[in-house]
Amino acid sequence: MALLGNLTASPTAAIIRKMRQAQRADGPASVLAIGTANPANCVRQDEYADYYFRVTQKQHLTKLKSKLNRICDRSAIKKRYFHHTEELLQHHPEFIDRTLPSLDARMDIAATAVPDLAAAAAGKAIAEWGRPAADITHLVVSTYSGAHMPGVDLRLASLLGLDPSVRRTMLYLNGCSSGSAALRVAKDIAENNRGARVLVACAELTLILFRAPDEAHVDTIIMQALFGDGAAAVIVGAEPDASAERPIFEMVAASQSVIPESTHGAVGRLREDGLVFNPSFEMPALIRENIEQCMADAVGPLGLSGGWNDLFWAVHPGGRAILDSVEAGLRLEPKKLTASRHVLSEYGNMSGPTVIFVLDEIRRRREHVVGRHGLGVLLGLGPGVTVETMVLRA
Ligand SMILES: CC(=O)CC(=O)SCCNC(=O)CCNC(=O)[C@H](O)C(C)(C)COP(=O)(O)OP(=O)(O)OC[C@H]1O[C@@H](n2cnc3c(N)ncnc32)[C@H](O)[C@@H]1OP(=O)(O)O
Repeated sequence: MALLGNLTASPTAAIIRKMRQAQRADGPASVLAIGTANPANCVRQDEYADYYFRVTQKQHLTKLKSKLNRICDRSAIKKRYFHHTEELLQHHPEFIDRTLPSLDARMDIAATAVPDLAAAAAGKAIAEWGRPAADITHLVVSTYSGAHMPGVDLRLASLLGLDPSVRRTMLYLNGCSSGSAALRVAKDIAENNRGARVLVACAELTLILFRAPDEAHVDTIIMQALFGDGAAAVIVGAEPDASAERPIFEMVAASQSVIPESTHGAVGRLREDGLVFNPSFEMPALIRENIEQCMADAVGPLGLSGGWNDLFWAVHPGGRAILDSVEAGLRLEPKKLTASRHVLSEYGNMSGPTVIFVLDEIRRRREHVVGRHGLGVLLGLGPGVTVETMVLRA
C-alpha cells in the first residue's frame, strides 16, 4: 500500500497519467458511416411455406405446413434473403436430414460466404465514410455463422485491404444482440484510443440453422419463418475530422442488462446438425413485463426515464410479437417503431446485423423520426435474455 502511495505521488505516475490522457479521445464516439448487404436469393414470405416444404421434401406434413402458412401470414414479414438456394440444398441432403451430421459442411460454406457478405456491407460503409480502408485501425466482427481460426475477421481484413496492423476482435455466438454488443465494443475502443477508426461488421447466414420441419420440434418452423441472411457494417470514431467525416449519430452511453430469471428465454446450442436455437413462448411476455425497468436502469442516469415517446427508437425486430411487446411495455406511439417494422418486413430477423439496418433506416427517415432533442435508443435483444442499450444523439 505504502509502495503504491509512493508510486502514485512519483513523477512516473504523473507521466503515466499524462500518457493515458493523451491516449484517450476527447468526447464521445460517433457513427461515421453505415453499409448493409444481403445475398441475392430472395424468397417472398407468402410463398415461403410452399418453398420450404418442397425443398425439404416434407409436403406430406400438411398440418405443419398450414401452421407455417398461418405464422408467415401473421409475421409482418414480406420477404427475406438467403445465401442458400434450392440448388445448394439439393447438393447437401445432410442440411435437411436431422440424423446426418452437417456441421462440417455448414462451416465450410460459412468460411468464405460470411466474410464475402460482410465485405459487401463494409465496402459500402467505407465508400460512404470517404477515407481509405487502410485508415481503419480496429476491426470488430460478430457472427454466429462460423467458428474458424483464424476467423472471419482476418479474411475480411484481407478482402478489404486493411492494414496488417489493424487490431481485430471477434465476437462469436452472441445471438441477436451481437450487433449492439459490437457497437458498444467499438465505442469503448474509439473513446480510449485517440484517432482510432473502428470498423464493425456483423454477418449472418441462416444456413447454420436451416433444417427440415419436424412434428416433434415445432419451434423449428418458428425459426424458419422469421430468420433471414444479411450483413451490416459501421465505421465508428471519436473527434471526427470536420473536413472529411460526417457524423450520423453520437454514441452517448452504452449499457447491458439481463432480464431476471429469463435464461430459458432464448437458448442456442451448436450441435452436429448445426445451430439449434429455441426461442421460448414466453419471450414476448418477458420483454413486455421487464423492458420499462431495463430502460429506466439504462437511461435513468441521463435523466431520460419515462418520456419514452420523446426519443427515437432503433429496436431489434426479433419478431412481430417482440416489437409489439416493446411497444406495449413502453407505451410507445405506433409510429415510434416504424423503422424496426420496416426492416422486419423487408428482411426478416437477420439476428445481429438487423439493428444496424434499423439505424440505417432511421437516418434515412431522419426528419420524420428524430424528435426535438435528437435523442434516441438503440435496443438489442439477445440470449440471456440480454438487453443491450445505447443512447444515441442524431
Ligand atoms: C431475444 C433474442 O435472442 C433475439 C431474437 O430475436 S430470438 C427470436 C425472437 N423472436 C421470437 O421469439 C418470435 C416471437 N413471436 C412472434 O413474433 C409471433 O409469435 C410469430 C410471428 C412467430 C407468430 O405470430 P402469431 O401467429 O400472431 O402468434 P401466435 O398465435 O402466438 O403463434 C402462432 C403459432 O406458433 C406457435 N408459437 C409461437 N411462438 C412459439 C415458440 N417460441 N415456440 C414454438 N411455437 C411457437 C404458437 O403456439 C401458435 O401455434 P398454434 O397455431 O398451433 O396455436
